Amino acid sequence: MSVTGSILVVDDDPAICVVVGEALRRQGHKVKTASSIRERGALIDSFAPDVLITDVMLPDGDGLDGVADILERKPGLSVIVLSAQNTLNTAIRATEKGAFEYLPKPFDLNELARAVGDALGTGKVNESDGAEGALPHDGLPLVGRSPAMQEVYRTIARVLSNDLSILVLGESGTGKELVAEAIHVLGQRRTKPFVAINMAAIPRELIEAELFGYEKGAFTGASVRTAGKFEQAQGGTLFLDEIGDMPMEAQTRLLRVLQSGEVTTVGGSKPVRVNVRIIAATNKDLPRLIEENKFRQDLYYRLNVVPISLPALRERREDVILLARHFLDRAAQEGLPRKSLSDDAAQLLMAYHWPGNVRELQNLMQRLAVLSRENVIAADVLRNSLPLDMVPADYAAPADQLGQAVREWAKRQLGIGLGQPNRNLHDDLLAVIEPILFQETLASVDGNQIRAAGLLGINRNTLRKKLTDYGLDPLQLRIAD
Ligand SMILES: Nc1ncnc2c1ncn2[C@@H]1O[C@H](COP(=O)(O)OP(=O)(O)OP(=O)(O)O)[C@@H](O)[C@H]1O
Repeated sequence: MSVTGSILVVDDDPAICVVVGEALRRQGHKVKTASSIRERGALIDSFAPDVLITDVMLPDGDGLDGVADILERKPGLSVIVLSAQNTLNTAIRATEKGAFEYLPKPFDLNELARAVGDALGTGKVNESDGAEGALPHDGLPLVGRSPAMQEVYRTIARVLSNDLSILVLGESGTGKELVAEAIHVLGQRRTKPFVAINMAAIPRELIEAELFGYEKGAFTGASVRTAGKFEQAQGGTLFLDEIGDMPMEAQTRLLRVLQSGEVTTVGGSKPVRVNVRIIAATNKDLPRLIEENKFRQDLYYRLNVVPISLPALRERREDVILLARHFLDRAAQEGLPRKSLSDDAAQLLMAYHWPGNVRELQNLMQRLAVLSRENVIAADVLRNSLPLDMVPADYAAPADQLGQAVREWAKRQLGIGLGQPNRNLHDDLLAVIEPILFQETLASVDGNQIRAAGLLGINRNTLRKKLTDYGLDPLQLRIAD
């Protein structure tokens, strides 16, 4: 049987409080709701909840401010943070304040129920221990709000206050090095060096000398003792890129260093103690390399303590436009002409396959910032910059597709209706397209009718009436913001 408890839900949107409250009550929890930081404070004392579920943007301030104080007063409380801001920054702040879990909006009710169950079942786990001091949150480089990136942010936030080895996996150009840098810059070792070495970029016979250093005279051309990357990274982070390309002999030596915490230079005999955090990355299938005897299994286990998988850009298309605009903004900040994307160009970017992932998108945006003559980048200019065979053959601008669909629909209806002088064609068409438009708009603002009405440019009451007329229940559309 699952554990039940008392839960305080804090959100200024009554719809969230109702939906979440009802769902939790159905599972046997005692639930109270609040809509502001002030009400939250009062209920924490009078209701004494086991779990606090709180939004970040509240009418009287930032819902994360004060969480650390609450936890100091109520050490047994578990805090689950909900946020529509969905950035790495929010995930890290929530974790730093001692939140048990962070759920980006729109969230799934089952996921919330699971988080509540975990909080009640396992007792409080304070992830913030050791993550002291102000972190440099501004200007965080990782862009993306897709669920897959949210998962990445949550994992990053969890490894900042420890030294666990990380293995970052993903195709080339997905941002593996950027993730490694973010972990270093935001973690406890940020005042010490971040040193990167790419196994695929160094001749095989030089890898050991590069990693571990060498003594004077160790080989032809070794004219002075040279520290390796391990020593250079002392106290900081060593990023081992393309680890799947490391030769077997170097792997054996690396494993020995990781086990002993000591490095011996090539040609040297006196070991030097090193204290570095290891972050490795690869776009190769390491388990397959292990089967083929090209990668050591024991080294794999040593490196893969916390895996972070970066999905290919084509698997998180919702991030494409955000990233494209980010790169255009950056180009403008660097002094290039400020460019924006036409709607059709944006749609084409979303349809493209992105074999080179974020790096390819970044290069393309930089190129267009320089080369495009117009301030608004049009779809045909973009199409000329993309490899033809990669643009889906049936791609047509969405507005053209819609116009074509309406034309065919009208022709068919007029054909069917020949001889009937009175038809409600106009209403019939609206009944086809309006429900879709309303559902999509509401989903994009997490069910918030005021914001949906604003986007649609119609009155909220009109929207509500039309939803009722079409038999659409707004509460079932999506959890509200
Ligand atoms: N989420 C992101 N937000 C902003 N910029 C990103 C993001 N992901 C990647 N980039 C940018 O894309 C480029 C490629 O990223 P990065 O070098 O980290 O990829 P990688 O996976 O390490 O590639 P490789 O496997 O080829 O070494 C970099 O310039 C990086 O700054």
